[in-house]
Amino acid sequence: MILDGKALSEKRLEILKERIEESGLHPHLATVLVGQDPGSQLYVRMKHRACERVGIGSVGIELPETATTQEVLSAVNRLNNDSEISGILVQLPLPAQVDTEQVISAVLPEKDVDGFHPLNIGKLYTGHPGFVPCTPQGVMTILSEYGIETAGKRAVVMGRSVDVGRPMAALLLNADATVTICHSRTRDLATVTREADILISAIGKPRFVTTEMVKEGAVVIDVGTNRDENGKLCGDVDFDAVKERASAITPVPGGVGPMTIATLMENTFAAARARSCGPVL
Ligand SMILES: Nc1nc(=O)c2c([nH]1)NC[C@@H]1CN(c3ccc(C(=O)N[C@@H](CCC(=O)O)C(=O)O)cc3)C=[N+]21
Repeated sequence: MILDGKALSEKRLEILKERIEESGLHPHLATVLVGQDPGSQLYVRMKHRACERVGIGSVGIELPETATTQEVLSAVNRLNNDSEISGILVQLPLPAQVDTEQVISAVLPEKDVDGFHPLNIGKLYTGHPGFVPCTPQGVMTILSEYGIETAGKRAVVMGRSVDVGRPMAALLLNADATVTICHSRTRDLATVTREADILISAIGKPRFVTTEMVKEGAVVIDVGTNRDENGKLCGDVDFDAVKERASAITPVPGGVGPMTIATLMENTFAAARARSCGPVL
């Protein structure tokens, strides 16, 4: 079975659009983009387009490649203090001279729709409600919408990044899976990954995950967004081969990526609701 993240994201955006309309609220998302990286510009444009679709207002702050930490911080502070703004997303990566940790920590936790603020990370790890990073939350939505059980299952997460691998493992643990995290120093990787009922790859290496690394009938979720030798978008998983062995698999494009953006929209609406009527998460 192909897990169609694109179709699922369309469905959820439609539902969200109606719920926003009914709410009478006017959620707004602010994005902060530093520099001119074409990839980052594209992602930010996609986020603004999604806002438009569902009836979320959007504001795009752009700062030059040479911006200092102080300049980024003052942009974030202005957005924190702007009562029109429900959610703030600082597009990552930031240029090297900017202190990313300091910038992320400056975003008000209740506007942190990316779920990257240390308070929200702490809440996720302790199993308390808060904003959850959009990509791993999007993966959980795919699993639940397709009726894929996690309780008692062996889940193996490949990759330990702060924005995907680590929160992915925390969410699976909160959903009662038995979770293993693998990384570049893991020994005998294939032996570990072959244990997985649910295998999640978030490593950023084109077609790294081959059939020998996958148990027959496993659910395979590909979070990779890589460019191959021909500049074509591809995942971490050798899709054509692995799809024959997996019971379910996400494609790239059209899998996890669109769900990331749909989740960002859902988080922004949740932020607006929380502001208007107390905590809703
Ligand atoms: N603060 C912050 N928050 C993020 O959520 C964030 C970020 N920074 N930096 C970059 C990564 C990457 N990311 C993606 C979003 C959508 C697709 C997506 O929709 N991909 C489409 C294809 C898009 C294309 O054609 O390139 C797909 O997989 O079908 C992919 C990747 C969010 N990120």
